[in-house]
Amino acid sequence: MELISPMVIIILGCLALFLLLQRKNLRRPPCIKGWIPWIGVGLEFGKAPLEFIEKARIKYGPIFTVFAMGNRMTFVTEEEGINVFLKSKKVDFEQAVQNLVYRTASIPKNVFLALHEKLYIMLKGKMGTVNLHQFAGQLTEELHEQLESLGTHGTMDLNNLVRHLLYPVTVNMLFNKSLFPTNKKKIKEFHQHFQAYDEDFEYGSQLPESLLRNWSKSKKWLLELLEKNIPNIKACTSAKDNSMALLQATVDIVETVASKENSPSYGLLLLWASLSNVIPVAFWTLAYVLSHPDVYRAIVEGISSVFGTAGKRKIKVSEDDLEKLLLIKWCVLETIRLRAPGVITRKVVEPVEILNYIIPSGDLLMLSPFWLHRNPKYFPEPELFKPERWKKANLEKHCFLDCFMAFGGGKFRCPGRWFALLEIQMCIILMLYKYDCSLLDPLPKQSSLHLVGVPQPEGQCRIEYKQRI
Ligand code: HEM
Repeated sequence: MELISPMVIIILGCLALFLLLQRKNLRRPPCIKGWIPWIGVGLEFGKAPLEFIEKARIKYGPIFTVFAMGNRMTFVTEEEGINVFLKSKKVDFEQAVQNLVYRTASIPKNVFLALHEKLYIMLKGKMGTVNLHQFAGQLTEELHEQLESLGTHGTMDLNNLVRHLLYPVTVNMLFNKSLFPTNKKKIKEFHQHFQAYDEDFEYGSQLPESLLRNWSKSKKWLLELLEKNIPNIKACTSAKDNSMALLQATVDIVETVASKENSPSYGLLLLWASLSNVIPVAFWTLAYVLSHPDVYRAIVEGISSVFGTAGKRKIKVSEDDLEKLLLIKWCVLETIRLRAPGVITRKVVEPVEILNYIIPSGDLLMLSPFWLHRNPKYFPEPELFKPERWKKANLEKHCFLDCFMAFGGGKFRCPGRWFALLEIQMCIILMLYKYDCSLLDPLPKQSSLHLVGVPQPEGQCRIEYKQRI
């Protein structure tokens, strides 16, 4: 018998290996990778990421990978992928966000991993539904104080008006009264620096600080503000000064497990988490309500039936009152559905199978609440603002509608969601109780530049307000 030459064996071996790799690749989801090494389709993706994702879903189906800036991002859009995203032990939240946390708040990865779960449990407890009643009184007072400064009438950009109300209210509620500046010049600086930090947060999470000088300056300004105030925050133990003392509890944990130097960084992260979504959601809710006259009328009638018609009294809003004003809660939730974060993310830590594809470890698994909320299978007539669709949700049991993912999901779902809903409802009630409002501009489009968090409006939208008498 003739022996097979070593050359043939090598060729056959290579062929087998090639077929095996091909087979493996075939089992991976379709990958949109462009032709530029490392950058991949980063430039096209970065221009309008939300649109890119939807076009890719239509072209490639329910699961696909986008290669951009050295990252493989695999998007899931249907049930099977969503279940894996939310429940599988092969995907991980902490691994997915540790780089972002390092770049945006200078928290070293080892510190983040050592502290994350402890801090999450504390935040979830303090802002959970059981403790919510503790916020109501102070929230009403803080909001009245800020509304006072709006005077009897005026015209303003709605986004600025919401910032003017909710920056100090949120900081005073969750941090400490001493943190938010009180003189005009410093308040202006806070607005400028927080806005700059928030606006480029997503770039800051990916690019070196040396390329983002203004962003880096604002980050430093905010860190210094926190650093200066942490001794005051630590000294404040009185429940009257700040019943929840969220930052104080955070600092306690950080200093016990890691070190003092990390406290301002955690303060910055908490500041960003507590303001970056609440402000645009309050903006969009007011804008949606005011541009739907029937809804606006029904809300004002509801408020009058609970608190009377005049707008001058400093009303107190209890949890019972909120139950009577369910339409406002539906409007907030419907707004969040329509203006949900572009993506949430997990890291694949072990190869995982979805829809007969294998997603390799190292991939970022991405889910887009924004697009999920536009799937007519889950939300009929998805583009319409229909607060009444929330009638079906069991809100008494604190359940949202199926596939509502604006607060994330699984083990590390947003711990501030109940506080956020309460704050925004109260803000709408007090604003519409006190003032007759109208929009002077049409409802703006949303900016399509960012994927992280609730989208901002594109361009201005002015509101005119007059005290009700
Ligand atoms: C309407 C307003 C808000 C929206 C839409 C929102 C949305 C989200 C989302 C999507 C996540 C990621 C969850 C995941 O990946 O599964 C998150 C995380 C988080 N949110 Fe919110 N959020 C809001 C308000 C707040 C507020 C008021 C706070 C107060 C401090 C807060 C604190 C946090 C924190 C600390 C995390 C990180 C949790 C972790 O590290 O495990 N959020 N939020």
